[in-house]
Amino acid sequence: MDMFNCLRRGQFHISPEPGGKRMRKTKARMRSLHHVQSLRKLSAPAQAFRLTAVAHLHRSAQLLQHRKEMAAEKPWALISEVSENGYIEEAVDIMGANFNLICHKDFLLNPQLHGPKIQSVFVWNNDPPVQHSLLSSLPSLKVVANGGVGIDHLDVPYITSLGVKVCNTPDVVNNATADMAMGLLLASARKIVECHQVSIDPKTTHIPLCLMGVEVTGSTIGIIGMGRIGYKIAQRAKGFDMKILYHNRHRRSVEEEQSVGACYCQNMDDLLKESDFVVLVVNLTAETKGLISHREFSLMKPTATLVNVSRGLVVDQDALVKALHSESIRAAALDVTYPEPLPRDHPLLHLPNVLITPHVGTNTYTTTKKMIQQMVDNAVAAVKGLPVPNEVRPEGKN
Ligand SMILES: O=CC(=O)O
Repeated sequence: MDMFNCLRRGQFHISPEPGGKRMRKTKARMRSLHHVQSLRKLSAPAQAFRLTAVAHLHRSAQLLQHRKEMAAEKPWALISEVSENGYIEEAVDIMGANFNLICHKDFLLNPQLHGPKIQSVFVWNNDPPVQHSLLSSLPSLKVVANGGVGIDHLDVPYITSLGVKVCNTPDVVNNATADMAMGLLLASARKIVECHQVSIDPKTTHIPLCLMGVEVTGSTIGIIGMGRIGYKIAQRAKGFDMKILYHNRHRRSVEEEQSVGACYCQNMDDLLKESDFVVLVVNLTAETKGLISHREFSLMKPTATLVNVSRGLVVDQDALVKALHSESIRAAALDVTYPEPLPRDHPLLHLPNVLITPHVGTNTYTTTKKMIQQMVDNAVAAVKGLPVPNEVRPEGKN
C-alpha cells in the first residue's frame, strides 16, 4: 500500500521528504554504484561484495536516522484528506516538506493525544471545519491557513482572539478565477453547453434556432467588486472590446481605470441598468449578503446575464429563480450557489436559462499547487513567529 493510499484511507500519519521518492531512489542508486565501482578497483570481487553490503546497511541506517530527525523537528499540521473531495496528491509533498501531517479523520480518533502537538490547521474547501470545539482541542495552535481568498466560513475575530493567526491565499487565485468568470460569461452568451448537447444527440439533424446566442464583443460588462480578481476580469473584457463599468467600495486610480478602459459607477444601480453582463466578484460580508435581490433584478435589462464567481449568498436565490423564471433577465451563470451543492430538487437546477458549475474558479493544477504553497509559506512564518505574508485581521483591525 503506498503512502497516498494510506492517507486516502486515513490510516497513517505521514511525513514525506522533499524531492520525491523517485529522485531520492535514483540519487541513492547512483551513490551506491559509484561506491561499488571504487571498491571493485581496490579489492577482489567477493570482498568488494561484502564491503558493499556493509556500506549499504550503514547508509540505510544513516538515512533512517536522518528521516527520524527531520520528522521530529517538523511542526504538526492538521489537514482534511487527500481524496476525491480533498487535496490533490501533490499536496502531500508540498505540505509535508515543512510539516508532519495528520488527517482530520485520524485526529478525531484521539484528539487528546494529537491535539497538543498541532500548530497549524490547513483549511481546504472549508475542511476541516474550524469550529470552536476543534479550536479548544488545539492548545498549541498558531495558525489557521486557508486555501483561497474567501474566509467567510471562518470566525476570524474569535480565532484571532485566541492568539491564532488567520491567513488566506490572495493573488495566486486571480487569473484562474477571472478565466472562469469569462468562461461562464462566454458559455452562457453562446450557449456552449446546449450546443454540446445538440452536437452529441443521435437525433440531431440540423442546428436549431434556440442555439442562437448573444454577442459578447462590444457589449457592456458591469463588474461589481473591482478588487484583484475583478481587475483581471476587466483586463480580459478589454480584449473582447467590451464597454467596462465597475462598482467598488473604493474607486481605482485614474491610471488603473485608463489601462483597462473602465468607468466607475458610484451608484450600483447605474451599472445594473446599463450592463449586458453583470459580474459579481465581491467578498461575502454582512454588507454584501443578499446584495442582488428583487429590486436589483428589476433594474437589470431583460437581455442581461448575471455571472457570479463570488459567493452564493451575495445573491438572493429566491429572487434569482423568480427573475429567471419570469425572464426579467436573460440568464444566469453561477460558479457559486447556496448551499453547495444545491439540493437536487432546487428550482435553479430545473430552469433552462441557468448554467451552474460547482465552485471551481481556482480548479487548475497550476493554481491549486500555488495556493497550497502559499498556505505553507504563511503557516511556516506563523509557526516561526515571523510576519505572516497573507495575514487576515478582523474587520477594522488592519
Ligand atoms: O472561492 C474561492 C476563493 O475563496 O478563493
